[in-house]
Amino acid sequence: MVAPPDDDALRALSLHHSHTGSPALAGVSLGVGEGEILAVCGPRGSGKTTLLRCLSGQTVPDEGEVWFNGSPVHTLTALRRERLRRERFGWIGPEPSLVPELTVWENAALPLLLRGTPHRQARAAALEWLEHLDISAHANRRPHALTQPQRQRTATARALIAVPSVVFADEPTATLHRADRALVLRTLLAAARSHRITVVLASHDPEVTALADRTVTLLDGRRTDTPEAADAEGQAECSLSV
Ligand SMILES: Nc1ncnc2c1ncn2[C@@H]1O[C@H](COP(=O)(O)OP(=O)(O)OP(=O)(O)O)[C@@H](O)[C@H]1O
Repeated sequence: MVAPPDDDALRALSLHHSHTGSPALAGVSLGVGEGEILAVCGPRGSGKTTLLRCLSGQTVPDEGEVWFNGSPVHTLTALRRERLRRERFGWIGPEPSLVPELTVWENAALPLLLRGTPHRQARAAALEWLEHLDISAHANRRPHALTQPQRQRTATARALIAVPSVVFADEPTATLHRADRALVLRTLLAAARSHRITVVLASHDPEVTALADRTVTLLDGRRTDTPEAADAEGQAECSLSV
């Protein structure tokens, strides 16, 4: 197997994937540069989540290749893919999935605690991110005592705390109102810019995708933009899809 001839942080080559016979991706190729903020837009069911899951190693595509920093992801064992996700990637989904038994700060600090960072240091880092997300006052509560937007802010802190190489954000603001949406996006994008974190941001909201450096558009599991016209066409089709 020969690595793709470029230095993209992430590269997908001709991804095909079906869910129990229903096609979700039908030949998607793309590259994401290091530190780039790439929006993936498209209407519901167009394959955005499946694409992010394939890129992040959560799903192995039926066909095609995924490369991260010049190394193949699609050929790794499940254990190695899980390790890659834990050590190099962050994930924010549309619904926050926090560990109910842990406090807010422990949830936020989980990536550091799992890699053996001393408790006190992990707590200090968590409090700093929770402060950015205006939720540090709730640090010692458990998730059930928070509102849904507060839980999503906690999940955002957890995705960023270990300064991953790539953050995958799948409709991260879909369930949030304007103020929470702005806070989550501002924190995510400011962290990405200042730490050179690559971001792959799936959304069908043109206000969200407009914040990215570049947009690719999916429809029925295929890219409908051309690489040359990705920015212009992507935005136009995003606007039509909402
Ligand atoms: N677990 C699954 N089982 C069966 N079909 C699935 C599953 N996940 C996705 N699909 C189907 O695959 C296609 C692509 O879904 P996907 O969730 O990737 O799209 P999406 O653009 O992220 O949509 P949404 O914005 O609604 O999440 C859709 O037709 C969807 O119904």
